Amino acid sequence: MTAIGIYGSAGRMGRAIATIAGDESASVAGGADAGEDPFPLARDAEVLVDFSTPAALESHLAAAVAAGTPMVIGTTGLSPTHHALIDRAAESIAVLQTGNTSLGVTLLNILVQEAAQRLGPEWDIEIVEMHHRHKVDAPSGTALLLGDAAAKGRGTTLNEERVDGRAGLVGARTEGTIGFSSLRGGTVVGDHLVVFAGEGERIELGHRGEDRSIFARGAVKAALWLAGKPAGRYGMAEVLGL
Ligand SMILES: NC(=O)c1ccc[n+]([C@@H]2O[C@H](COP(=O)([O-])OP(=O)(O)OC[C@H]3O[C@@H](n4cnc5c(N)ncnc54)[C@H](O)[C@@H]3O)[C@@H](O)[C@H]2O)c1
Ligand SMILES: O=C(O)C1=N[C@H](C(=O)O)CCC1
Repeated sequence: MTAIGIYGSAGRMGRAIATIAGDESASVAGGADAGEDPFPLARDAEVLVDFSTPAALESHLAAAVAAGTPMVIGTTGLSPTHHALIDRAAESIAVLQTGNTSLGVTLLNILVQEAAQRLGPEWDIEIVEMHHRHKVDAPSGTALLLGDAAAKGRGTTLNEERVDGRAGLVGARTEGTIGFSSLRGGTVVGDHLVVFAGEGERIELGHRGEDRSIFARGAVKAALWLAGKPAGRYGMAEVLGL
């Protein structure tokens, strides 16, 4: 059995991962939450999962690198600086970072890239997401992941295309951009809709998370897959063989 260490162990995802680990033939080496030293856990675990907060990522990566322990990063709301830290860590340990560990969204990502490529830049792309009232980041990590896939399909990058839609659009749409709209409320686990809007017709590709266990199961699968892998950055599609 592979022993998983959980950063953010007292949170919604940390608790869901601890509950599901046994079903996937993994054990829990322990957890660390706010105010706790991340280094002992990194030494005790064979692989780490981080579902905590962006502010904690730097210390979690430092602990993982010092112990030589691979890490799955599910925390969202990451900045370009965080991504640079992840790239640096991946020079010495195996790291898998993703905004969504579910099977459904991993497949949706592939479909969105394909649709964007086949439809071309004449079709506007808008991404709508809704999450529970406690979620602090927007757009969601999944929305950004899907935006990346759509941009890749068009042969561009999201940075060139991004419209940060939290406050909604003011004025007409900017041609060629990818728009984001975020809704927050209630107990919604995670809904995403990618709208391709053309002349006189629309295509909508979406995913609705009904239970947080879909993310927890994917995170444990990713952790088991990552344990023992050489240094580098990996993705969920590789884990799930898609
Ligand atoms: N990638 C995915 O599939 C996926 C799925 C669900 C949630 N998430 C992301 O995971 C993160 C956590 O989500 P959640 O719903 O469990 O949130 P949450 O607020 O319930 O849990 C976060 C936990 O992190 C803890 N924490 C804060 N600072 C810490 C530190 N320095 N060290 C260790 N722990 C610390 C908090 O005390 C809390 O217990 C969010 O960024 C969320 O967007 C990702
Ligand atoms: O509950 C959350 O927070 C979620 N975060 C991820 C995101 O930002 O996309 C995945 C869905 C649930």
